[in-house]
Amino acid sequence: MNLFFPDAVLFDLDGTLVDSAPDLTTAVNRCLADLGRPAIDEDRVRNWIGNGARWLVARALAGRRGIAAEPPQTEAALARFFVHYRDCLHERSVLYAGVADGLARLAVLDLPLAVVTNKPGAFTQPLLEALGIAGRFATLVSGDTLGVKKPDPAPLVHAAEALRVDIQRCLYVGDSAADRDAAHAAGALLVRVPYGYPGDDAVFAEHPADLTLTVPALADRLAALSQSNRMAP
Ligand SMILES: O=C(O)COP(=O)(O)O
Ligand SMILES: [Mg+2]
Repeated sequence: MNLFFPDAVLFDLDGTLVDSAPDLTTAVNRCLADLGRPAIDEDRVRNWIGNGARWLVARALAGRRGIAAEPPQTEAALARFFVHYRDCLHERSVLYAGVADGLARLAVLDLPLAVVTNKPGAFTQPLLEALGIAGRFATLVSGDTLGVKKPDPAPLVHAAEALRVDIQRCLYVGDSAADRDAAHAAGALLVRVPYGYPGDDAVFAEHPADLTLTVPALADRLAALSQSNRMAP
């Protein structure tokens, strides 16, 4: 798939900009401990991130990713999860390698940037601030900003409207099938990062992403495109 110089770049958060799995695991395990349940390994929790806090908690209660219906204790567990995640939000979460540098180089290209995440809004801005990148984004759309979240395309369309750009002229950088489905339903191009959370690896093995690039590699590619656009007659 050919990369074009976009009007804006939108980013997923967990698994794309930030490796938040260590702190999400702490919060999940404190929540399970409150319910008298045994702790779960971080490697398993990594597979369950990407569809928002409610799905993460429901999967933790069920002990698996694929669930037909929410376990009965989900509502109460979610309230405990929120309390605990607020306490440990940025204890061990880190930016993926090259993200700060890649965002800085995209900003030099005058590209408006936004975050579109399924993470609840109470956590999005504080986490980005703690990691020193909140100022890079003109707009943040979280899992509870609208009545729907990814894979619904509405959060991506909402971000593009806030930036006053056409979503079909945007790139969406993400790590999950929800990101890919939301991007494609909205008419945006999906750039998948080559790391991220492994829950949808099998889906991408069958239907590869449009492009796979790290954030700094994307910045390099867009800088080169901007240069050649300037040189074009
Ligand atoms: O499941 C989550 O809360 C994380 O969501 P994100 O990958 O859309 O940032
Ligand atoms: Mg993600």
